This record gives sequence, structure tokens and C-alpha cells, in this order.
Amino acid sequence: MSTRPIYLDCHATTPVDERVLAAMLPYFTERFGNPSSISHVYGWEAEAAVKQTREILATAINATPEEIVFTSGATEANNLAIKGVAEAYFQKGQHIITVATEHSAVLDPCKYLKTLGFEITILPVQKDGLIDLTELEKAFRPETVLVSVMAANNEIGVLQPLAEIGEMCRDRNIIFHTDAAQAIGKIPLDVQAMKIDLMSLTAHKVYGPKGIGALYVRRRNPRVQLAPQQHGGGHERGMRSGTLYTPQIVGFGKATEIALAEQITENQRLTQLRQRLRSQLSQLEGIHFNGHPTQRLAGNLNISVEGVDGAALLLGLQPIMAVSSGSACSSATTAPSHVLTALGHSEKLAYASVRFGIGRFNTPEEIDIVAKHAIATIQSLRKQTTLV
Ligand SMILES: Cc1ncc(COP(=O)(O)O)c(C=O)c1O
Ligand code: FES
Repeated sequence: MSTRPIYLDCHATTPVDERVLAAMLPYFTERFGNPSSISHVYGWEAEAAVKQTREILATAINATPEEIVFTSGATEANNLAIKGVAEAYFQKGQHIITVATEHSAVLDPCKYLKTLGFEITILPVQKDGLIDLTELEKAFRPETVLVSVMAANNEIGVLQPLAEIGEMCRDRNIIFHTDAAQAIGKIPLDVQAMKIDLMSLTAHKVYGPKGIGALYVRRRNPRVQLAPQQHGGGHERGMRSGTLYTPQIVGFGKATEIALAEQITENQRLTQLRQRLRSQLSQLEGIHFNGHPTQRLAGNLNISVEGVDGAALLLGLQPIMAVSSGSACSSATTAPSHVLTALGHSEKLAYASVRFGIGRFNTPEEIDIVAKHAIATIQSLRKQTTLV
């Protein structure tokens, strides 16, 4: 058995699937052309590959290929969506609505806009992590230009009611953006049925490469205006200049194609693995399972553990499993997860939390090892605290 810990942090990132890597490789070497070169075959073959990914992504979310704008990931897509709308619709209004449990790549652009004079409403969530639609209803103002609500939460896996939110926004002529970084390939997404105007995507949560993502920008009924946030050669119809990174784009397409083809069976398998982990951990008293029980990503299990110190818990788990307590970027900070405190947890309980992100390459045997070790660690930490 490998001595490396079992990887269960698939919300932070996932390995590149071998099939994805194989599709990417030729685009680093023999098919290295610039997709913007229109006068030779090197450019044409790169352009054809980029076009293919546009088509795959468009099909995945029921959009058209022209509505896909490639970016360096979901962080950039969120920034482009939020700041791009704020700037383009400045005359119309300066009020934005978002949610307390959003990723920092949504909350921070909003905070930045606040320094420029925008008003931001941050909706709370209910105990299960879902927003209350009556709160959203109350938050709308005549000057609201954008609502940004994520599709799937990166910590607790909760799926927000996109279709209902989309309907409410469309009725009021307000642009609806969703950060679908954790959702693409994992749950059905349909920008028409859900009335979504902007959607951020990324490849590295679905076994594609890091550093590539996209923003879906609605072109019809209604056409969304965006102020570009990066100026230059006018790529991506002027919305995002910069030479397209063909190998990454090819990988993004292949990864999405595989995830869609396997979505139903993979979700069944992941649900079983999650249940297997959950039922073993349920033997312990004082474990909170965070997030809505059914409106959630199949591979996500997030627990808060009473009676243990958060840092000691993670340290105890580390040799056997790669997990995190919050999101990957905020595990570098000492603050408790803003998502878990938004659920109403105390800071201490929020610290003593573990996010399990189960993925394509995990097995039932690994889940049993992880459960056994987690139980033993929690029991031993609790014994130590009662001794002192
Ligand atoms: C919900 C959510 N939004 C945005 C991001 C950032 O995506 P990227 O790493 O592609 O910039 C992540 C991933 O960490 C995420 O989970
Ligand atoms: S950027 Fe991914 S968890 Fe923070």
C-alpha cells in the first residue's frame, strides 16, 4: 500500500484523468499552434480543438458555443462576471445581492466594489445551508443589477435552488450569475431552464487541468453586457484578451465530456461511498453532519465534531488522509470557516470540522480505513480532554 495519505480533498482539486492527459499531450508539441493564427494549418488545428471544447461546454450547460469565454479558472470568471456587470450597468444601478457562504472569489470582488461605492446585500443561509427565497425577495431593490448565488458549495456541498432564483431574477430584469466551479460535470446544469445569465466554470474539480476555466455569457433573451477586465488583443470577442491556452482547453473539454458521460453512475457510486463513511462516523456521539441531507453533491461529507480541538483533529488525521477543514485557500488562514459560522456554528465547533471530498479514484476500502482512523482519532482526543 502506498505510504501517501488517502486523497479525500476533491473540492480543493482533483488529479488529471489519464484520458484527459492523453488528449492534451499533442497540443503541447506537434499541434502547438496559436488558435488565432488564421493563415496556416498550425493555427487551424488549434482553433478546431478550441472550438470542440466550446461545443462540449455549451452542450453541457445548454448554451451556444459563442457564449463561452475562456478564462484562467473560476476565480477569473467570477471577477469578470461581477466587476464586468457592475461596470457595464453602472448607470442602471449599484446594488448587488450575494450569499454569506459564497467562495471568496465572489465575496472579495463584491467587497472591492463596496469600496467603489456599490451596495452589497449578503444573504444569510438557513441551518441546512440553503438560502431562504423570501429573504431574496425582500432584498431586491429597483437599483439591483446582479444576483450571484453559487450552484454547489465547496465546503458543505449544498446545492442552491438555481431555477427558482433564476425565475425571480428574470421577472425583475436582474442579471443572475452562478459560480458553478463545483457543479460542472457533477449535477445537471441548464442555463435556459434555470434562467442563468452568467456561469463560472473551472476544469480542475472534474479531473481536468488547473489554470483553465470559462464564463458563460448569455447573448440572447436578454443579451448581457460585460465590461472586459483584461484588455489586449481582443480575444474572446473582446471580453478576455490573451492567447488561448490550447492544451488546457482541450483538457477542459475532455474532462467535461467524461464527467457528463459518467455522471449518473458516478453519482450513485459516490453517494454509496458517502453513506458508507457517514454511517460509520455516526457511531460516535456529538457529530454534526453539515449541509442539507439530500440537496448536496454526492461526494461531499462535512462534519463538525464536538469536544475536540480543531487543530489537533486535523493533525491526527493527516498521516492517513488528505482532508481539509475549510476551503483550500482559507486553510492557510487561522479564521474559522465563514461557511460553517454562517450555519450558526460557534467558532470552536467550526474549527473542529472536516471536509471529506470523495472522488473518482476512491474505493470502499479507502473509505473504511479513513472511517476507522477518524473514529479512533476523535475518541482518543476526547479521552485526552476529559483527562486534563
Ligand atoms: C466555488 C468555487 N469558486 C471558485 C473557485 C476558484 O476556482 P479556480 O481555482 O478555478 O480559480 C473554487 C475552487 O477553489 C470554488 O470551489
Ligand atoms: S481557491 Fe479553491 S478553495 Fe479557495
